[in-house]
Amino acid sequence: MKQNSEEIEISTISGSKNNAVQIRNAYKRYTPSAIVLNGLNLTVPEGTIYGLLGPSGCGKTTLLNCVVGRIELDAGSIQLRVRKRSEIGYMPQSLNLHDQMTILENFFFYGYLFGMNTESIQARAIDLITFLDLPSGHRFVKTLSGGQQRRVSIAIAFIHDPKILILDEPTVGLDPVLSRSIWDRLLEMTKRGKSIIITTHYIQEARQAHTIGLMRSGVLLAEEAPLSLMERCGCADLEEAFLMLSHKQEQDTKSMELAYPKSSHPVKAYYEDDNKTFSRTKLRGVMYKNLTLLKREYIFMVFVIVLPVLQTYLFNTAIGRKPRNLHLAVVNDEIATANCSHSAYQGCFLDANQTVSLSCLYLEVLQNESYNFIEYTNDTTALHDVRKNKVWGLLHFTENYTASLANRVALGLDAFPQDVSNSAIDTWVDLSNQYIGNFIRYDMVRSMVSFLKKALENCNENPKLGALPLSFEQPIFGSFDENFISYASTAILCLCCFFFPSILTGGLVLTEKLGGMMERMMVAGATMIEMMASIILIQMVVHIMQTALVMVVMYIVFDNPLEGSLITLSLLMFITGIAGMFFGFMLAVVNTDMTITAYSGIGTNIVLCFTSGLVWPIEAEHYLLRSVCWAFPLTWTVDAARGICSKNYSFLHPYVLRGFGSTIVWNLIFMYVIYFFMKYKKDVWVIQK
Ligand SMILES: Nc1ncnc2c1ncn2[C@@H]1O[C@H](COP(=O)(O)OP(=O)(O)OP(=O)(O)O)[C@@H](O)[C@H]1O
Repeated sequence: MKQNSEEIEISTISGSKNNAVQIRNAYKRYTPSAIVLNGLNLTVPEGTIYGLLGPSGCGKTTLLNCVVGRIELDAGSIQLRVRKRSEIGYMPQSLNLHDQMTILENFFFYGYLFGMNTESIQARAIDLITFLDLPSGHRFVKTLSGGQQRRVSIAIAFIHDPKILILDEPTVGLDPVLSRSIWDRLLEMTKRGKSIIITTHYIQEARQAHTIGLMRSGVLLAEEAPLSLMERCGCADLEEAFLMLSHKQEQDTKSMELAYPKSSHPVKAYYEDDNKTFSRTKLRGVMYKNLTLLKREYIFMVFVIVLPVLQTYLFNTAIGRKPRNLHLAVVNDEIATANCSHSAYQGCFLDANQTVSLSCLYLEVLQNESYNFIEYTNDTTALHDVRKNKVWGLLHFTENYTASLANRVALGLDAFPQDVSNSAIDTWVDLSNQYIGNFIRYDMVRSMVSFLKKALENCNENPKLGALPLSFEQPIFGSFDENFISYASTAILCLCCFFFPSILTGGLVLTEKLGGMMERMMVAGATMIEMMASIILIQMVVHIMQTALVMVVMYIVFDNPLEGSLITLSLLMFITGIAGMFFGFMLAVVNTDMTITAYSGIGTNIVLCFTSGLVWPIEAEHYLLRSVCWAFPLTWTVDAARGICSKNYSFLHPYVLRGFGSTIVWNLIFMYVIYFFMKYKKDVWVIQK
């Protein structure tokens, strides 16, 4: 048997007259050596039951998947006498049910997808529950036995009374009475012109079919009525006939040349409504399902709302504050620190015969910055304790500290070098912790300036003489009290707005993809646009709630700076959230593994955290990173948000426009990747067995 590319035929919708399904020269393989369909021909006359039989792994499910358009043929043609997906009823081998929903909710969901109204779904549900002997429609699918779940799956295929029914092993695990009644119902349906393809491992059961297709090694060994087949083979039952034909096929194939078409054009079963990207009825179905699931997952929803609030609260309480009650060692050769009282530094240190100990004044000023002093008698033991992490640093005052300082101030340029050296407080600070070390050094310098001012005031001298010859006027933006939280708060807000929608969307979509529900919905006719629209609509509500709460904590509870327009900021955060949703959706499309998706989602957000100026300013990044990090999703968004919050930039400020522009571009990039994968990656929603 030879097949070349000229013989390949694209499927059409108009099957031959009186044939419901007609498959010609079907070829399919998953790997070059594993050919599953090898030039198979199959014909299902209208108004009949077609029993597809064959050993496990012979390709029955693959063939049915090609018919319903789940996967593509490498070559051949599939002709169906239906135009729309809603005219097909499909029960997959793996049940692919929403088990967090009740039986009725599953019926409503698929009913809406097939364009039915509530009343007809209700009427059909009552009929199917009775016929399939199902428990109450209010039972959750997850609480049903395996056999009951299979019956729910059959009911979904029946719900819209389709023209063609495709049932992949519907009677596995069912008792004989129920199997019998299902076959009776199928036979009754054929009288109303319905056509049915059914696969089963129970060969005797298939005797009731009008036509039997015996499948083996990618082709049909026979396709005829059961009785005629047995008669032709001279066998008493179908099993014997199958064995006989298999044996004959083995002998024939030895002399047959295996010729798989060299250039293959993928062929997909065509349904007219595949070209229609959006339908309000189907959107209603998908919305119904998503809302039902969200309602059900209320603990998860509480978590979704509480987590960002908690995160923002913890951020504001844990980060950016000044360390307090740090221990410092003091070696004071001028006066025992225990004797330092207010009177020890009263009076003017420049007066002759003064008895002032200015070391006490300095220690008091520094103590106001919240330090605890531990007195030591010598530097050696104090430094030993610095090394042992008992104290963060050491201050050493010389014996005649005040007198030397007085000489240094009074004599100025003529001061003796010894006075210059004795008037300096020697300090050793543990700088291994950069944040704490810098706080200590900053406080020491700041306290020195205040201390000198006070000391000069006590002498009725101009206190400005003690200040640095540098004057900081009122800041243009921000305030002298600005701290790290004010700086990082906008970045945290942007990250929350991107991260939570991405995790939530990715998780929801991937769960449905891995459970096979996504595939079943697609086969039922739901399009990607409808599914994305539904998720985005629902997520938007969640996102708005999350962002509003985070903003309340950030700007009302903790009073972080928000100088600019709340509306502009909210709008920016809104599109950042949409970008997060598309990012999550993209991860779910690209990946087939929950762990990898979680890692890539969390990993990306950690990278964004480092590169968006949250932890450290972008201006300080390595020049190579700085030259590319502007292109990362949140860099310009954070910049714009910071401009709005701390500098009162308006919407039309170039920085803000740039932030909006970059966020919109990232939305488009994520959308394009989703589109690209769905268009060019085969079977994006099919989970490989
Ligand atoms: N996604 C896939 N990737 C690789 N091989 C696959 C894939 N799906 C199926 N196969 C292989 O294709 C062959 C046909 O599988 P298929 O599920 O169509 O058989 P089947 O006749 O329906 O089997 P069963 O009666 O056990 O359900 C098997 O060898 C199977 O391992």
